[in-house]
Amino acid sequence: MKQLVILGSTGSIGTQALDVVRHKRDEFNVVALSAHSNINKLVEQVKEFSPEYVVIMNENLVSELKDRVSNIGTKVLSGVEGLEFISTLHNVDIVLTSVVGMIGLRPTIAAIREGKDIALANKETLVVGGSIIKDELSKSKSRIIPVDSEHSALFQCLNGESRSAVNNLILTASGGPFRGKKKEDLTQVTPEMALKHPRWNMGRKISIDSATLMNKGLEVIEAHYLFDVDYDNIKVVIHPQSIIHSMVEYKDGSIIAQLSNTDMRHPIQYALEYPNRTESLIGYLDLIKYNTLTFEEPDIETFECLKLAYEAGKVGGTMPAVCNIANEEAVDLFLNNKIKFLDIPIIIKEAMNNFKVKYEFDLEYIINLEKEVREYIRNIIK
Ligand SMILES: NC(=O)C1=CN([C@@H]2O[C@H](COP(=O)(O)OP(=O)(O)OC[C@H]3O[C@@H](n4cnc5c(N)ncnc54)[C@H](OP(=O)(O)O)[C@@H]3O)[C@@H](O)[C@H]2O)C=CC1
Ligand SMILES: CC(=O)[C@@H](O)[C@H](O)COP(=O)(O)O
Ligand SMILES: [Mn+2]
Repeated sequence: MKQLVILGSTGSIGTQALDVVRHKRDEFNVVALSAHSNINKLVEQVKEFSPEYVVIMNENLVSELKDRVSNIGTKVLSGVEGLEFISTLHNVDIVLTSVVGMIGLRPTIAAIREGKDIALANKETLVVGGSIIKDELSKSKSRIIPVDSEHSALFQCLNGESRSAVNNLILTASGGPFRGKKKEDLTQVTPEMALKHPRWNMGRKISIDSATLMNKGLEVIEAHYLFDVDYDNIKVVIHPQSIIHSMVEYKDGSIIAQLSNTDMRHPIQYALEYPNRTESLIGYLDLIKYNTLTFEEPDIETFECLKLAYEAGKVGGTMPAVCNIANEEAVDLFLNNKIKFLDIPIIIKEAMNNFKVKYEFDLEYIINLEKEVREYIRNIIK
């Protein structure tokens, strides 16, 4: 039985992961869960899965949560220290990182230092701290098994193959809700419009990232750190059906693709069960139904965020972190109606131009950088 911790159990990935566990009770035991503020959902999960610990980030909710779970015996913690504590418990085998944003960085590093396997959904963590995480991994027995659908696909397509035989990684992108639009069509976009993803039902932040194509940009950087492939050999292709989750093109001209229904429970199950494969929760793909799979070039002039992420990745050092932090702040501002949709790449570009790149840095440096970049952006939009 694998002993499992879920960071961000009340979100889109977290709840789907618990659905996998619900159907695979003989494979997993839930040791700890965490949420930011969704106390009702968390209490429901505690009642169903009886974890030893829960973490609630919002400190104002700690005493209410304690009252509500005291009869079950679950202990309540708070803060990022709480996330680090549950990620390093001695009896834990695997930590699913499904919080949103770079808050995942510290618990992920703590878990790697204790030799835990990481099922990684939280891509921002790898984008801001890719080199730190790789360094920690080199000193640990931990493995990262990707949950992000594209990276799960790449991981599966690379299985057993020699890395030197790879020509290109090809990430597929749905194109988001504004595929085919030009900048002049996007001046009046509201958060509600941008949140309507055509294929996936996801959290708010990643849905906006998909609409700007920053999600794909973050995924390019994520792929670079996960698979050690140069940016020139990581391509993006728009595939509106979201059935092929990504592909690897080999030097001999073969392309190996991973296909499955558009349901995150597949890559979640794959990561949690790895290296085993058991019966699907999501049904088998009906190839006749999806008899037309199409591909297009991404429009990086309209969806500039993808271009900016490639630039940040190629510059390296702290630039991917600046790009990600600026994006997190800009998406927050957009969701709160403080800036327009088309301001998102402008703000990111400003931040990338303003912050000097550093090539030697540690975790503390990244944590301070977050404060500085967020403050810089709040000042420019005043
Ligand atoms: N959803 C998807 O299909 C996919 C998501 N991902 C990645 O997975 C991660 C999670 O995405 P998703 O599940 O959609 O996001 P959601 O917004 O649905 O869920 C986020 C989770 O993190 C918690 N949380 C939010 N803010 C904080 C914080 N500051 N500190 C600690 N916990 C916090 C939330 O708690 P609460 O509910 O209380 O707010 C919730 O449990 C993201 O990095 C995303 O890019 C990757 C591929 C696909
Ligand atoms: C499900 C998943 O992995 C998301 O990251 C998804 O890929 C988002 O869709 P886009 O391809 O539109 O970014
Ligand atoms: Mn993805």
